[in-house]
Amino acid sequence: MATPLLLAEDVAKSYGAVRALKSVDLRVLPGEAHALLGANGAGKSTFVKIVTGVVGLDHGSLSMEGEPLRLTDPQQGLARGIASVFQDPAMVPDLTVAENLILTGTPAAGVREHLERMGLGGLDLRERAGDVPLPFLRMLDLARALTHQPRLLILDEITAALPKDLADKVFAVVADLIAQDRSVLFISHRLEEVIEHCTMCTVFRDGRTVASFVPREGGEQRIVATMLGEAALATAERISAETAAIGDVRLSASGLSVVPDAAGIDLDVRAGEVVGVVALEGQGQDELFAALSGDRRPLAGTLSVDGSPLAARHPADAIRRGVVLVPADRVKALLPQRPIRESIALPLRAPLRRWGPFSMTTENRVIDRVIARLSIDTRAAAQAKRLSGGNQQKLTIGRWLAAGFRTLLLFDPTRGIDIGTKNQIYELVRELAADGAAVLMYTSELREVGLVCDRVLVLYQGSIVGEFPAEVDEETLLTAMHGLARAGGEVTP
Ligand SMILES: Nc1ncnc2c1ncn2[C@@H]1O[C@H](COP(=O)(O)OP(=O)(O)OP(=O)(O)O)[C@@H](O)[C@H]1O
Repeated sequence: MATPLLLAEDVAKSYGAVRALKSVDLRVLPGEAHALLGANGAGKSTFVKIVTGVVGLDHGSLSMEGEPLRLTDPQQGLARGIASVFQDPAMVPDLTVAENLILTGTPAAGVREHLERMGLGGLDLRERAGDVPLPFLRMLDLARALTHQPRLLILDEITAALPKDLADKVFAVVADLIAQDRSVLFISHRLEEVIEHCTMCTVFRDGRTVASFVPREGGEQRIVATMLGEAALATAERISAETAAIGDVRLSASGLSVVPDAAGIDLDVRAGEVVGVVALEGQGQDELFAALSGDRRPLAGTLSVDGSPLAARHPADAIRRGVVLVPADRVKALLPQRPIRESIALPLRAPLRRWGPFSMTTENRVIDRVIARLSIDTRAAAQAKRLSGGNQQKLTIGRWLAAGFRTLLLFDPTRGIDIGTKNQIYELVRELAADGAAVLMYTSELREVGLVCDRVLVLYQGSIVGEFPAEVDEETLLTAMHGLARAGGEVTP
């Protein structure tokens, strides 16, 4: 058998009282796209941090091409040929991308070259990192990692929140590396991607390795059963909660222009319905949700909530009218240094009107309910930033469940969330709609349209170019997302 590129044996790691890894083994061969799978909190990111030298291990051993691997900082990892792209790219938001690259000692020319190879030569490195949408930051981070010519490239949920066009570019990079006998350790909660692009997978459950197998053999069912063990859930099916009676228009936009030179957007979201929004990256989805949630003034057009105009200057103006946003950037939404209960309690304490069926009296009871409802892993509850990525994402949803709302704007709500919890979130969204909420949900995962939405709008260059029923097939959606079927939408009233 070939010498493994990376071999981990009986690796354990605790953070204080939290046993993040109890005993994991992993064998990555040269020229392999190897998926690392597991439910939220299973220990995947912790393992990656150990392999890249960000944190040390307590027990066990690592080796690379037969030589012991004992890293005490990420620079040593890079020197050994291990580069990584993490879930949340660490860039200083007030500096330009180029300045950020200088901070990490990365030559901008190399980054530019890799961006061009990926067809992203148009990205401007002089932009403030804080103004670059998260998907492009991830692609920049990938280009940065590639400048190190890694033998092992670790991609920790890079595709979470990446629309199809950018995800495809990532897979082209993976294929290219494999062809050069380099290896990729790929973490993703999108199992179709794993089945399509990875030749091997290893599953962690509760800090232990439970199995390694070829993902195509047994498919999604086998992966889910291995990941979740006894608690195995059937793979996602359309949530069958009774469809709510569609009620009055809750949120309405008329002639709304959010990017320059685009035709105005007209849309209505009614009580009881879940309206999906899909788009390739950079088609105005960030701006649309920012405008609807009061975080940014539209360039033109008007908004109304429950029939009366809303001219929000600040998200608080929208929140007061019952319109709340679960944003793409969870760090913005949470209090990273504070206990997780405070993140949930924050909107409860704000002097806002309470809405809907979730307004309860005692804060603690509400918080406990939210934690249970979303199965938030509270082992590291002392600081929200210590939660695993998926559990942080659940927290961003949980805070609004506690406070209540009438219109819910969800921006890629299941990013980084494991398949078991994804199903719970789909159910929750349907239940909220059945209780009379109006929901507008942008998703980068097209199959979610069929799983949770009643209808879907396609955004292209800042305009809505199509509207389809939820049963639409992915090919039709993709065609519209590329702006190729301007009048092709079957419009449902
Ligand atoms: N700095 C830290 N301090 C305390 N606990 C931590 C810290 N970092 C991670 N943990 C805990 O270790 C456990 C494993 O987390 P890890 O991030 O490795 O999971 P994961 O498999 O990557 O999950 P996800 O799919 O949600 O990203 C979790 O319970 C997490 O809260």
